[in-house]
Formats: sequence, structure tokens, C-alpha cells
Amino acid sequence: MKIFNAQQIYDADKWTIQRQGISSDELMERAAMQLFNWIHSRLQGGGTPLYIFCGIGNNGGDGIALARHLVEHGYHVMPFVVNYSETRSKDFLHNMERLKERKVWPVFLNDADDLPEIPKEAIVIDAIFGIGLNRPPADWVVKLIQHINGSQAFTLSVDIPSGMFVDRPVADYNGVIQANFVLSIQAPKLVFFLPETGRFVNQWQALDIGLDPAFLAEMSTDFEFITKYELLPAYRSRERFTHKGHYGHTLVIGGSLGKIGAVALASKAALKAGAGLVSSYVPQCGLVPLQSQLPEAMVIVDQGEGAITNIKFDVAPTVIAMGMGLGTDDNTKKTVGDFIEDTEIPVVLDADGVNILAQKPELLLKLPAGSVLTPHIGELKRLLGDWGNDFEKCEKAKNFSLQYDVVLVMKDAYTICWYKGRGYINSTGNPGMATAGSGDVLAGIIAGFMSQGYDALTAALFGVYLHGSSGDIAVEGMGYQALLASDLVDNLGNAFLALFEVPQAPPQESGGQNGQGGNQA
Ligand SMILES: NC(=O)C1=CN([C@@H]2O[C@H](COP(=O)(O)OP(=O)(O)OC[C@H]3O[C@@H](n4cnc5c(N)ncnc54)[C@H](OP(=O)(O)O)[C@@H]3O)[C@@H](O)[C@H]2O)[C@H](O)CC1
Ligand SMILES: [K+]
Repeated sequence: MKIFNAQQIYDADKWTIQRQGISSDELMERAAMQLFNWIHSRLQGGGTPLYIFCGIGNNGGDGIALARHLVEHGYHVMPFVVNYSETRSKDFLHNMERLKERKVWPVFLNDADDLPEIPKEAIVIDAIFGIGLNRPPADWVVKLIQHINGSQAFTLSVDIPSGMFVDRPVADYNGVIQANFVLSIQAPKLVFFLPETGRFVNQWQALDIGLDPAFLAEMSTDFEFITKYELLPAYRSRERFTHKGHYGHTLVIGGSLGKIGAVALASKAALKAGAGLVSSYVPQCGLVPLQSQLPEAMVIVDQGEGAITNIKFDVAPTVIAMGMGLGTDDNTKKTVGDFIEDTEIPVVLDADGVNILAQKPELLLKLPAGSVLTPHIGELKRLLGDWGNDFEKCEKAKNFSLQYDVVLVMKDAYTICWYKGRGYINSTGNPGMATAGSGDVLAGIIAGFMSQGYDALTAALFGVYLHGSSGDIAVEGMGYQALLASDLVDNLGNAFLALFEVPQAPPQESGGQNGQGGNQA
């Protein structure tokens, strides 16, 4: 699912109005009907007071139109106009007239003295600012937002939490609606998925208002939200007349004294992801634990006792996952650096493997095409340099992916895979996955996919999605705290099965639940 920027949404509006021969007011009516249906299907006409705070633009227009539908269905509606500007939008005014025709007069709020009492059992509908916010809100509007946040009422934001810009960092973190739920018009917004702003969005759902599908399909976007529906067309089924040789050979290089578990996790994950063969290359101390823990893997030992000192092997892997548990031994760093410089086999570089690249950036140009880097935030900073905010971080990652022919997997609550300037945002995962070994499993899954012949981007997208999905399935029977990286490996089979589950209702794009939501270590 594409993630549009504000300008693209305004363009799609215009095009839809022209193509479908409708007025902008009719488009707003579609948005209001969708909002109403969503609320009505859940409240079923209950007596909960609905406090609707509306701005004076089209976001406010959505709110006022919604208020009319709710009034017509007998809901207890308290509409307010947040009078932050004299410049009202045409469709806002139109809907104000219609509401007044039904003998409903919203209360105008003009300054901080006007803040209404909000009972905690009320539902607040936030239609103050939408994607049109282009400067910090006035102080009294910030106070209103704080007042709403402090009310303990369930807060439902229309399109985007008010106070959040759609394309740049928040000006004042105390001046953003903390939304329990966001009903986002047509598509989710990028800011839902970035840590600094995503924390204001507990859960979200996109409401389809029928913007011209052909126009949306043709528009190229910097970001795409990846669900199983984007992935399934790339899935390759296992053919009957095949053998292990058809599914490639993953070599996992890593481990040091006390960190052999990282290699075991990655190796098992590669096998579970479908690699035909897996060999684990470890220092000598890894031989016995690996052979006894993971009989399916072959083990190749380095000369070094407790750390890898000189990488040499005589197998012909399809892909190499390396970096997990390597340690910081100088010889190890040197042999890994030399290996990266010479190899032509695509690599999935994790952990210390990424750190070695950060220390020797000239190696980046030597990475075989179709390689994947899987840094966590700390490793990413070492690789890209520090950033001031999430937008700057994305810009750096984007530039990096334009400069080097590799996939950069930026691990976070919503992991973003970057390739050739485009960001692919993952939809699965939860905070339980912020646990030791989770990253080793991810690198192993991605390598397992590459080993079967998936290109690096597709392998990374499948890997990140299934890793998160496996975590989501695993926590169904336990608390987040109890999730272990090995649970991610154990549930990978169920994550594959879930890919093919047909939803009972048609798929709706939705996600989130911070505190119940995603995180990939
Ligand atoms: N296709 C769709 O997604 C549709 C979305 N709809 C809804 O429309 C809004 C966007 O509406 P818009 O009128 O463009 O913008 P806002 O309602 O967010 O803001 C209104 C105006 O407020 C001014 N502004 C901006 N920042 C401030 C500020 N800090 N203080 C005061 N005023 C501010 C600005 O106008 P200026 O001329 O003053 O710059 C805004 O234009 C979208 O979010 C959806 O909810 C449609 O209903 C259907 C199609
Ligand atoms: K809003």
C-alpha cells in the first residue's frame, strides 16, 4: 500500500473530483460517511457523549459533516469549532450550514478561557487539524490539545492526530493529540510509522473514500506499507520434483567464545526459512555446541579457538550471513574486512559485520550487489552518522540506498527496508521482539530466502514481515516480556501458514497498538 505525501493527496483529490465528476463537498461527504459508519458499527447508537472538536478547514469540515450524521442517528453530540483562523474552507462552511439547518449550533472556542469540561466517559473526536497544518498551532490551541489529552476520554483522530505535521518533525511534543485511534483518510501517513511521531498513534485504520484508483496506482511514492498482500505475489511455492540443492546453501559466519548462540539462531532461522543447506562457520569453541544443538546444520571451524581469525572454507554458498556474535577481536575484524573486500557472494551483514563497515566505509563499495545490511539503531548511527530527527534519518537512509546497491534494513518498531531510494515499511511485529538474538534470527531468515533465489529486496521484505509475524503469533500465548528469540524461530512455520490465511472480512489496512504494537530488535 502506497504512502502518499500531502501534495499527492491534494492532487489525487483534484483528479478524482474531475474524473468522477463530483464536487469537493461530495468527497468530504464520502469521508464523513465512512467515519460515521465506522463509529456507528461500534457504538450501535449508545448514549456515550461525543465531543467533536472541529477546525475551520477541511479536517474540521469532515468533523462537522460527521456530527450531522451522528445527530441524525440520535447520538449525543457536542460539536465545537476551534476558531483558530478567519479563513474557513468552503466545504467547512457548507457543512456548518447543513448542521445549523438541523438546529445544532456548535460552540465556538476562541481562546484558552473557553476550554470545555470533558467527562472521562466521553469520546473525543479530533478534527482540529488534518494534513493542512503548516505552522505550529497558537498557544491556546496547544492548551486545548493538552486539555483533551488530560481528559482521559477515548480520543479518535480524523486523518491524523492534530498538531502533527505530515511531512516534518513535530514543533511541540506537548501540542499533539495523543490518539487512541486514528481513522486516516484513504491511506496511512508516514508519520504513523516513525518513532518520534508514531507514539501519538496507538492504532489506526485507513478509510477508503474512493480516490481515483488509476491515479493512485500510477503515482510513484517514496514509501510503501508492506502487508502480506504486497508479498504474496512474490512467494514461490516448493515444487514437487526438487531436492535440497534447488534451495541454495546459506553459510553463516560468526560467533566467538560465549556468543555461539547467535550463530545457532541465525543458522536455524535460515533452515526454517527454507534454505536447502546451511553451514555454520565458527571458531573451534563452536563446534560441539552447534553440532549438538542443530543437527541439520553442517559446521566448519576456523583455526581460532575463541574467535574467528582467518576465514577459509571450501564450500560454495549461495549467500553468506555474517557478523552475529563475532566479538571485537582485532584479527577477527581484519579477516572479516578482508573477506568482504574479496567476496563476490551476496552477504547479509548484521551486528559487528555492520560495525566493521562503519569503521571502513571504503568496503561499502566492495560489497557484492544484492547484499543486505541489517543494523539496529545504534549500528545505523555508526554507519550513517547521527541525525537530528526521524525525517533526517530517513533522508540519510534514502541517500545511502541510492549510493550503494544494497538493501538497508532499518530495524525499529516499524522496520523500513531501503532500496534504491524507496522505503518499504513493515506491518508486523511487537515490543516483545526487543530481545537478545532477535536480530540474529532476522538475518538468518533473510539469508534463507536469498538462498532460495529471492532477490535481496524481496528476501528482506519477506524476512522482516515473517520475523514480525512470527513474533506476533508467539506472543499470543505469553506476555511480551517472555518472548525469546528462539520463539521467533519456532513460530516461523506458523507465520508461513498465516501468510495464506484468508481474512473473514475484506482486508482493511490497519495497524499499530503501541504498548501492544511492533518492535524488531
Ligand atoms: N483525500 C483526502 O484525504 C481528503 C481529505 N479531507 C480532509 O481534509 C483535510 C485537509 O484539509 P485542509 O483544509 O487542507 O487542512 P486542515 O483542515 O488540516 O487545516 C486547515 C487550514 O488551517 C490553516 N493552518 C495550518 N496550520 C495552522 C495553524 N498552526 N494555525 C492556524 N491555521 C493553520 C491552513 O490554512 P492557511 O491558509 O492559514 O495556511 C490550513 O489549510 C484532511 O486532513 C482530511 O481530513 C477531505 O475532507 C476529503 C478528501
Ligand atoms: K485531526
